[in-house]
Amino acid sequence: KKFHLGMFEIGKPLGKGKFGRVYLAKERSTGFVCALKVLHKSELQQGKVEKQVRREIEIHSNLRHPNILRFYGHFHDSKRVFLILEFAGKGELYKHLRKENKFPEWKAAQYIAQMAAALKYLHKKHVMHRDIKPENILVGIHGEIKISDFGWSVHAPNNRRNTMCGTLDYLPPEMIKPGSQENFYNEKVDLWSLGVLTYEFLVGEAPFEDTPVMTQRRIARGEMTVPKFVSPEARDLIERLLVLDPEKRIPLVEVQKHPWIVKHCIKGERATQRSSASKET
Ligand SMILES: COc1cccc(-c2nc(Nc3cc(C)[nH]n3)cc3ccccc23)c1
Repeated sequence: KKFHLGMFEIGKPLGKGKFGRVYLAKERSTGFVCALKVLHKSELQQGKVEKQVRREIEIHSNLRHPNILRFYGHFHDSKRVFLILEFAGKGELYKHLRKENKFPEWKAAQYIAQMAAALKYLHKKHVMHRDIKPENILVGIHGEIKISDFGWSVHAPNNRRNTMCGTLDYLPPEMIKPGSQENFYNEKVDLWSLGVLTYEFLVGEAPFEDTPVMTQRRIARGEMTVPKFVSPEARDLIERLLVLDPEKRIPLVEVQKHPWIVKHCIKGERATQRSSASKET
């Protein structure tokens, strides 16, 4: 299907990302509402990120999962590249997190369960996201979360260094530690970031947050303390994800069965238990 700008009625600007602006848009013939991300080719050239955008398009256009923002297509004109994306009605997760300071355990557990499902889907396709953080997660109209930025995703394993920019908080030790291993990492990097995300949802700040130098050192040594107000089950999951050795991190299928997740997330099962109970009475 060929898309072009004339097909869309451009609505209000939703906000500005690092390399582009996002607008609410409606496809004229169907009335379908979506989000249009506009990237300026000149900015992409200056930022030396054209290759990254091409890879983001290639990877994101093949993904279909309820907790991954849908990518419907793209087109470009002489000056701009347009990405046609799913519209998530409740906007950026990190804005909600900053407003609420931290999430109650039931909400954090439901979000982490959704993230684990999305990451399991990505890893099955040998895609590692590598940039899991609240800023890259959007919230749908029913409160479901959607991973929204694939700018740093690649096919695993990756044995090339990438100059990272932005916060170091979410980087796993194997991506920042000097020495032979630094070039070989795999999708288990997303397990570490899931641990950082769990901690930040429950505590309101990242576990290794500090000055850049200290953050790197604390990550490399796995130095973090979980505050006492965090439940023992949540602490257990965080400690099983924030493990220096990538091979020893709890796998996603175990995350989904973890007591902290089961306790807050299998409402479906309890509901079916209730409904079957009512049938008995
Ligand atoms: C920097 O603030 C930004 C930047 C980009 C988008 C938003 C934003 N986005 C969406 N939904 C989206 C965005 C995409 C790509 N799909 N669905 C909804 C919002 C609602 C209120 C405020 C802001 C919103 C903010």
